[in-house]
Amino acid sequence: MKPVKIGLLGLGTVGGGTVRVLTRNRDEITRRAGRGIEIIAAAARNLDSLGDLDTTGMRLTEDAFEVVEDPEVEVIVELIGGLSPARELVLRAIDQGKHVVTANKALIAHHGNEIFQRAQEKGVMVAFEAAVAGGIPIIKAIREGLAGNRIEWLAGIINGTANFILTEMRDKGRDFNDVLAEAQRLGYAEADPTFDVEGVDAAHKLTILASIAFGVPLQFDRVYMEGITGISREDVAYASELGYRIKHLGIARRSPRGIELRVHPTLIPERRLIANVDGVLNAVLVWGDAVGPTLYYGAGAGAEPTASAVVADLVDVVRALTIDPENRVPHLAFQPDALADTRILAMDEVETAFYLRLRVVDQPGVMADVTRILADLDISIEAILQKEPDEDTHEADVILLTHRVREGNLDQAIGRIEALSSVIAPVQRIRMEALR
Ligand SMILES: NC(=O)c1ccc[n+]([C@@H]2O[C@H](COP(=O)([O-])OP(=O)(O)OC[C@H]3O[C@@H](n4cnc5c(N)ncnc54)[C@H](O)[C@@H]3O)[C@@H](O)[C@H]2O)c1
Ligand SMILES: N[C@@H](CCO)C(=O)O
Ligand code: NA
Repeated sequence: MKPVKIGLLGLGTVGGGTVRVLTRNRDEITRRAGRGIEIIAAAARNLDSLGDLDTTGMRLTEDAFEVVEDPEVEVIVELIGGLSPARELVLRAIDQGKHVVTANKALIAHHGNEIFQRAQEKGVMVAFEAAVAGGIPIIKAIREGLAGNRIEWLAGIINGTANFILTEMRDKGRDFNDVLAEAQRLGYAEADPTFDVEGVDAAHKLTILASIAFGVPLQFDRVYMEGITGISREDVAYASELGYRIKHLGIARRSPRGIELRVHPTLIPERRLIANVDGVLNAVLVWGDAVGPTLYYGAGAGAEPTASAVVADLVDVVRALTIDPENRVPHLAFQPDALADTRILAMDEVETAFYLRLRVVDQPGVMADVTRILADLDISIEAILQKEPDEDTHEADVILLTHRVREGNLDQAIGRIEALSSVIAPVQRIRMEALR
């Protein structure tokens, strides 16, 4: 049979990786897919800086719409990133009956509901395995492998750049900005790296994971988002002293009250497997009622790991070309007319334990005041770590670990603690999860 003809948008980190993997593994990929996969056209803004990338056999252009409009192209692979023109390109491709593979989590998180509806109407596939946790086949695992389960919660290290920074800060005491610059050089970071360090990228991915896990529409604007910029080396060290690691996690959990959607730094017990996932690696822990806990681990970013997922999607698309569109795996795992309108909880309704770091002037009565405020709001203390005061300033750090508390109550307690004259800086708070 004739090879399937691909149009590739973007020849950067992931686009370049995709070209290399498709070329190097051509024979095995063809044996798996049943047909060859051939890139016949590609677009990039920087055609004269493609380095040693072998683009033999591809019509090259700087106009991505030209590739989408190319009548010979059957499948579009979108690897340019961002919302526009990616949205317009993808919708245009769908309108022409072309299947789409994308690594663009921002696009799916923001416009996925619209894109999948249009794809459904046109009977085409939009595959997005590379959008979440790079090379880890997490979309496939949840959507297909766990289809028998009621998924109760999932928690993942889903931003490689943030995990790389936290790991280097802990192991080598390195400076935040130095490590971020290295992550950018290595091709891990987003075009706008604030997306990595402020939690936006993780929130995009969590939006997608929650939809396919719980069968709800994509709701990026309901995700609570906090990045790693507020985490100091002291916090990382104190957490270690207490037997915890700080990881930037995306957490989606359902309870009878609704669904929690949140990304933030989290203290987790250091003996958990996921606490030991370091560097640019990602891991996602998924808890299904039948299977129990399952853990998926691997490279979350980088050229070839991400290309691994892009090519797997291409193989899926090629294999499914002959399947009646009604019988293909649904984009969001659940049938499109069977998505639920489950409530997403506001953050002050969410319950977690907390790590609190207080900067205090060492004088009698401070701890009594703090513990009274916590007790008044029904917040019980699990552990206290009091550091030696500085000899000159008499200032000291006090670390408190609380039991689980409703976030709204904790906010009130922090307000009152910060009003004490002996507490001389804003209280640092980091949520804690047992992940059991
Ligand atoms: N880098 C990773 O590790 C990684 C991992 C998973 C997902 N992703 C996602 O993959 C996508 C691509 O990321 P990347 O790291 O390869 O980016 P990149 O910046 O390395 O490459 C982007 C490519 O798209 C081209 N491009 C941009 N705008 C264009 C336009 N309007 N018309 C034509 N070409 C255009 C650029 O010239 C470049 O070739 C993004 O959505 C990103 O979030 C990246
Ligand atoms: N910037 C992303 C790329 C993978 O999606 C990360 O660091 O995880
Ligand atoms: Na993936």
